[in-house]
Amino acid sequence: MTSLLETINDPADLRRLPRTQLRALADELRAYVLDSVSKTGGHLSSNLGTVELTVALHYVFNTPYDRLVWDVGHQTYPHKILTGRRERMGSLRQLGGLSGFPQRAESEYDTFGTAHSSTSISAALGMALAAKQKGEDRHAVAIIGDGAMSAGMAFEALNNAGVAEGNLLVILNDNDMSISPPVGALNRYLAQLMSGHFYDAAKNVGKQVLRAAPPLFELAKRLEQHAKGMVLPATLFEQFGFNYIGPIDGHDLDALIPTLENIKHLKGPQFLHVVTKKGQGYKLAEADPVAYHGPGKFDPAIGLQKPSTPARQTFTQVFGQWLCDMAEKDPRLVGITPAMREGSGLVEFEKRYPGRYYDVGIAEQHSVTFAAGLASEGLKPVLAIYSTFLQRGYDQLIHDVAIQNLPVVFALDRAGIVGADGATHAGAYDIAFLRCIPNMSVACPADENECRQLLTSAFEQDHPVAVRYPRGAGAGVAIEAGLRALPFGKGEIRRVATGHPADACKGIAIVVFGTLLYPALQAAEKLNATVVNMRWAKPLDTRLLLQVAAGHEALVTLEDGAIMGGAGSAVTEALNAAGVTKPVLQLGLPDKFIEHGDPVRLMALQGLDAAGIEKSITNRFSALVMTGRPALKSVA
Ligand SMILES: Cc1ncc(C[n+]2csc(CCOP(=O)(O)OP(=O)(O)O)c2C)c(N)n1
Ligand SMILES: CC(=O)[C@@H](O)[C@H](O)COP(=O)(O)O
Ligand SMILES: [Mg+2]
Repeated sequence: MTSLLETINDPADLRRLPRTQLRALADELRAYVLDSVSKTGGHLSSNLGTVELTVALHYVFNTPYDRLVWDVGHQTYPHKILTGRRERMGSLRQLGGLSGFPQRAESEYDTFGTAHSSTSISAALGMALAAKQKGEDRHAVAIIGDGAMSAGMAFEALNNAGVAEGNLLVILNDNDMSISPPVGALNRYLAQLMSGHFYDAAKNVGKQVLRAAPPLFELAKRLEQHAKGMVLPATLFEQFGFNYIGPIDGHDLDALIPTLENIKHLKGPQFLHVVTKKGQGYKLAEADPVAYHGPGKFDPAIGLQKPSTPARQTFTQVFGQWLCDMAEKDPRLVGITPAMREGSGLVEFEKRYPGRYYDVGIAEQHSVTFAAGLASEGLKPVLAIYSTFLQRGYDQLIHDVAIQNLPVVFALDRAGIVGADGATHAGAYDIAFLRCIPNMSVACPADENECRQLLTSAFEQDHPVAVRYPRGAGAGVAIEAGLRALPFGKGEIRRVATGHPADACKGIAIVVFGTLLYPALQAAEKLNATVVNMRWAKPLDTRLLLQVAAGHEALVTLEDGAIMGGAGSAVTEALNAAGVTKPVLQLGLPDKFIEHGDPVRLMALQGLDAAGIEKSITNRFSALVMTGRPALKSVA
């Protein structure tokens, strides 16, 4: 028998359904999301929480003519399923498959690409005012979570939108969760506003707009439940210029649909506050929305299981352990995360050092300057932040940290290709955008042990240092227990090409920055090349570099970051400054965005696995590689 969901190939099909069938459709949709994500992995608890909201939005609004902009966009699997991509969900976040976030190139219903949080209101306002300017009667709807609401950019947009005349609706999807529990002074402010004035206001607003509303005592119960949540007070939004409506039950189609129908006919900026549950409808995710925020594959019948064989330590775990060990040694250490406690490995640190742990919410700009403030008073802040999310705090890094030369350690997780999350989350640019800043240093550990050692090296400095390391596990080397630092700014020769007289200027040297050291060593065995583990993109170990350049006919630079402006560029700049002319082949990430997929496969496709490195070097320096004679192929 054909399921109801199988009859929906686009929202027009949905809008043809009688309203009485929407509950059954939502139930099927939720089951489909759970089944699909359990097979592919991906974001789960946020998607389970937006099933009814998604059905109601596509039912009430004339999508894609009316625009939906999903903040972060990790919660758009129901949206993708209802907009013609149901059959492709099996390809989620795989090479050539569906993105885990909305992408304009993927569907006309994905009106704006998201993934970094808190952009939706700005984008939707742009769409609303464009429609106004073009004389189009079009709605623009931003759906933003309570976590995403904590970012300054969201308030910048609210501040602007509240006085704009466009057909803009902002929907706050308040499930009282970020990835981890939400943080911020707003919660305290909300608690104060939950009684008295706000409660009365909410009650009155409820009567005005809602027809089929949950009984008011249910509303009161929810308001009490969310005293600590992110139920932002109507007064705040009205002061911004919005007509605030809610909070309403975001799982009740009989509340959602009449409310949205009403709002469609209202003029001026509208703000609808819906209350949902992260993980709704799947008990294990309801009980632990953090664990089910972004799970791998699992059996829904039994839920997430601990891996039978202990997996190799990840760089994140190495960082988390180092942070605790260094905190024990140095009371000045404080740990900061912008809403990524689990992802950055600070769970244990928070337990052991709650007074020195700061989760500032999704507020990367603030996290950088906050760290600078701590450092200006003699503390030693370690800011754990994904490379890609540091992009949000770039001006603060220059203006508040580097110019004042404050000793902040930037622990940059997810450096390089991340894989499933795709181009928006790649940590591809940090070497390029950091090494050009005076006072900044950039360490590139080759493995987990060097990561621990270089974190200590960074922590010992009296100026800002970034230590970059990739998502997942490394080479699996033994990790020493102590807190020994590696020499600041110094690299090492890891392999010497054999068969050449020591003083001969022969063969190729591969100059590596970071974890590509290991595939480089593999390639070097085949090429009989020298391998240099530089460890630092800045300061460059120029002495070592010039020594190696003098001893070889050609150099290859290798990094898991953008070639343009990256570490390889630092090498060519240094050779040029020293008046050394040698052919240099720069290997790294090309000048294009690399889509989602398995990270190992993506790196191979970029020629950054051992075979690819060997091939690139052979193609460029064939004569050198084949015979070792000094004849150099003319360097194009
Ligand atoms: C700028 C930025 N920082 C951090 C993240 C990581 N991140 C993804 S989802 C999320 C929590 C979002 O919470 P909320 O908006 O409430 O959505 P929910 O998951 O509760 O549906 C975070 C911190 C991000 N995507 N973008
Ligand atoms: C949606 C979002 O931005 C985060 O959930 C991100 O996907 C986490 O990435 P990791 O899985 O690498 O921690
Ligand atoms: Mg939330």
